[in-house]
Amino acid sequence: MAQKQIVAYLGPRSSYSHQAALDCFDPEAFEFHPQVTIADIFSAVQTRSTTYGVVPFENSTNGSVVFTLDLFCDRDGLFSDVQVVSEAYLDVHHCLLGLPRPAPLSPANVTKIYSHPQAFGQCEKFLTKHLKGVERVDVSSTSKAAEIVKREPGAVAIASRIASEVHGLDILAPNIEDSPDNTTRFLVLSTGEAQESNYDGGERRDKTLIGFTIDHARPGALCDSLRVFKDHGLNLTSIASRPSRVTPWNYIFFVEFSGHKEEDGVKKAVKEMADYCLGYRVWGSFRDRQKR
Ligand SMILES: O=C(O)C(=O)Cc1ccccc1
Repeated sequence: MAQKQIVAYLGPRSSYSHQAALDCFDPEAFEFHPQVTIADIFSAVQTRSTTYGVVPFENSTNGSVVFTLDLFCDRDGLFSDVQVVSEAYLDVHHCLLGLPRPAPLSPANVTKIYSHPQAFGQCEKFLTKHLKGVERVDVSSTSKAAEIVKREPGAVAIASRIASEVHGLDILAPNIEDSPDNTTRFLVLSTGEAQESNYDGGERRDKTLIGFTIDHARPGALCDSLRVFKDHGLNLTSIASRPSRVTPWNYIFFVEFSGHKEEDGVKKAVKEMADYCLGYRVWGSFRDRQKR
């Protein structure tokens, strides 16, 4: 039997990234390898120790996953071959997990709350109402939080229902997310050579992710670079920025727009945009899977 290809995700098992990876890849045909950090996923893709990597990119309630954006900044040029080849949307319903304790839940019977920083940001209302003042501890993933809480009886974790089953924890409170339509968007990474062109020239909707820097001293530099998309009839679907970490208050911008990098209009727009940028990188094109 042919060797299975590998998909790297933010582990341990039962994280939301794991669930997104299982939604994207058939377990019969792929092996799923947990990683400790999102940086490890980028490295594993770059070094070809995995064919694919699944990373959280943004959340409908809490916005950009800044750890991931910082890796896309690639300030040290470590991920030159990494490309985005696909996207996936996951409905995220958080639960408060822990070992059994007498009800009601209150700061008197919870010593600490462990979770991924994104999850804290998605459950502010519940935490303020029921667990105000309880110490919060950021850990690498929600499933890591569940793993820790299994050994720390007073503590609780914000994680998924699946994590409660995998780690043998009680659900102390279900659906604690601020917004019932809480959704996280994941990107699938791979290297160019692992992926045949995913452009079929058909009527399907594609999106492209581009990162770029501009001359901050020139008035209108950002406006000029973005106007190119308007001029070519390419709709912008997201915009984000991170500090350049070269000069304070200078930024690396990320824009996603409708269209595939192999389309003529997109090629022209990117070429024109280059005139207004100090540097840019096209991270890849992929089918737009947003539910409308
Ligand atoms: O921590 C996880 O389980 C992740 O995969 C990152 C994350 C955290 C919160 C919502 C969605 C993804």
